[in-house]
Amino acid sequence: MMKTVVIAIGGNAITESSQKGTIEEQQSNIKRCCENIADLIEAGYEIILTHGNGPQVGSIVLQNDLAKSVVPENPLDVCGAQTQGSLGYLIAQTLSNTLKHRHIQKKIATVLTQVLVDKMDPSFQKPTKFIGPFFTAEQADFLAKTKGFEMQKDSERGYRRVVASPRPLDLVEKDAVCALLKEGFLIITVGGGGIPVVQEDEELKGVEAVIDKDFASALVAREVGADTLIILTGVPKVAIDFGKPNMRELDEMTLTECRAYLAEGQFPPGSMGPKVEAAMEFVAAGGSEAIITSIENMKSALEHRDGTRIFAG
Ligand SMILES: Nc1ncnc2c1ncn2[C@@H]1O[C@H](COP(=O)(O)OP(=O)(O)O)[C@@H](O)[C@H]1O
Ligand SMILES: NC(=O)OP(=O)(O)O
Repeated sequence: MMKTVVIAIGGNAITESSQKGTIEEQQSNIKRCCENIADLIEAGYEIILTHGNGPQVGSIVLQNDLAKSVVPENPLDVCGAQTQGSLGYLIAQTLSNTLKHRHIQKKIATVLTQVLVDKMDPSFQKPTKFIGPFFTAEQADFLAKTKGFEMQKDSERGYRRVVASPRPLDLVEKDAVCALLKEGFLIITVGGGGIPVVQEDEELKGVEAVIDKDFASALVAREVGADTLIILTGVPKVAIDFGKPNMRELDEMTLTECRAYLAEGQFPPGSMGPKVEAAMEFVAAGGSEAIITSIENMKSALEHRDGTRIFAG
């Protein structure tokens, strides 16, 4: 029986923290990802793709800010929609070229996806989602004072701007997603976690936020009844005491172990925290397993030879 796998590509896997984020760099990282996805398609897996946008949406916001004396700034939901377009385009084109070279027949479509959130979500008062480039402590202090940006330390990698990140509740384009899957398309959906919208007086309305794509991907995986959720990021495995001399990488975690490590503060909010929580949500809802790993390791991780596997227990 063919297994359905939702693969979530991290924004920091598309633009690595050491890179500037040029289109060439993004294309090259996406290309590596697509070669690995092609391996999985050849091995018989049914794939659904999702992606993050933290670095990319942050760059668009900065571009807007720098040009605002000449052209009007766009709100964050529109900037997020722009990243669904640009990254969806790059992924769809690169994957299509990769599959063609390998003589694999597959129809590909990017679905612009709005995701419903609650306007009372507590994250509107307490931003946690990292966007844009990494800054030094001095630069972060300067940006906070001059621009009013809220800046926080992102693991050991530097300081970044944080914005609200409400929990995804529902996929507005769910019917389109299901119809395309039924027609045999490989779809790219909930890019950047989806465009955040709230329901107001029977109408949808965009809000200033960036949804965590790991939670949105877990929602997609549940909605389509996927077997496995793979979350691709910048590290091959989840670690305990990350970045410390006594760091220990984990091959697997049960839900009970995940809960204990989360309570110890091993997985920071805004980076590894939402990945582990999204993995837990998917498994707790009946998914057979979730895997957190890097692009290169996705096939070996599916064969339980790499990555960190999260399963019920
Ligand atoms: N306990 C941990 N184990 C592994 N990586 C961690 C841990 N805590 C923080 N990190 C950092 O979190 C990063 C993943 O978060 P992030 O880069 O924000 O995700 P994304 O790839 O979705 O953009 C890892 O690459 C690593 O640098
Ligand atoms: N939207 C989002 O979760 O982006 P990252 O994958 O870059 O964190």
